[in-house]
Amino acid sequence: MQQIITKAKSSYQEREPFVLFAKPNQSVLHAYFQKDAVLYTFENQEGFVFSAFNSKDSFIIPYEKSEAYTCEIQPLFLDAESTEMESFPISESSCFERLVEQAVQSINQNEFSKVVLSRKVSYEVGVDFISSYLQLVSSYVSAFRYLFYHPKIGMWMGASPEQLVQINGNELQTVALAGTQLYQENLFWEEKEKQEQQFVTDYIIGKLNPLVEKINVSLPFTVQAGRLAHIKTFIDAQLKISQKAIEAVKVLHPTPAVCGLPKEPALAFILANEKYDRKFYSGFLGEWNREKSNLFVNLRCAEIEENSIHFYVGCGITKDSIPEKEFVETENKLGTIQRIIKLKIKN
Ligand SMILES: C=C(O[C@@H]1C=C(C(=O)O)C=C[C@H]1O)C(=O)O
Repeated sequence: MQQIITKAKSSYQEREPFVLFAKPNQSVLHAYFQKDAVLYTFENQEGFVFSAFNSKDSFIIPYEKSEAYTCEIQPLFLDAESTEMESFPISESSCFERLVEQAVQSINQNEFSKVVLSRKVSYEVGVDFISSYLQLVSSYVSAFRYLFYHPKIGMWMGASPEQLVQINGNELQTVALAGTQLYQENLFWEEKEKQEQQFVTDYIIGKLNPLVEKINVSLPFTVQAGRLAHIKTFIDAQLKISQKAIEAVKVLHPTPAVCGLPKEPALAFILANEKYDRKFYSGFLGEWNREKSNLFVNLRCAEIEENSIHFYVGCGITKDSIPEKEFVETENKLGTIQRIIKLKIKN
């Protein structure tokens, strides 16, 4: 593990691309160190994909241009350099709440039935990315935990609770995830949350139907993601022989779990009103192979710069949304990623 960490630090200093990741519920750390600094566009070649929300910016660290390493994750392995923790101040709510109100008005005028609105929350601090990532890896074992760096993209880190798609030969598996509350025993889901999650399930089934032979859908159930709980449904299908796996990715992204329904007016609302570029937040990332691929939605993530950090969090808005409650939901999601951040020691 020390070797991978040392190599990640030197790659960052040398401005060379790399990715570290651990799959959900696995204790193996994977690393790819790209041998050049080219920004490769994703064109179905094998590698680690990193794709923006906007679908146009889709990049890859190709396996054939990289050195691969794996190691067992040592429990609570923390970097030797000590770090300082700070709690992040609560951010301003009125702007986001106004945006939610505006979205509810558009829903009431039948422009769309759901839109996922997000916030970008920035702080001027120097982040110790290695210690933060190690903390993230040991804190959120059930998530897809990654640290990505490319000199032409920047550094991103996250713990995603949401699979975009897993493809094994022609077997395809995806999930519909939505609804959020703080995790507790015997929790209860309101109609609004159940309906929101059902929207996502129905949309995914509709999109996949033309590409697959048969489709199996589980009953919705509660899953835990850090301190949060969501509603999840498993969707399994068999790709038709003639269908390429990449086509399934194209129809699935962005799902209504990160964009809205119907997709086009919801997307137009996001682009016109969020007032910042989501970049890679709510895009997708992960391993892409000819036979076996495993992609996740880039949620609970942060963009790390030399002396600042930007957190990105969102939530689904429907006709029954209450702006103050939606703001609290984004604060809870923010906590997931803020909690593991460690700062650089000031000299
Ligand atoms: C958009 C995010 O999360 C998504 C939205 C959810 C919701 O609206 O309840 C729940 C899980 C995710 O599908 C995020 O974490 O930023």
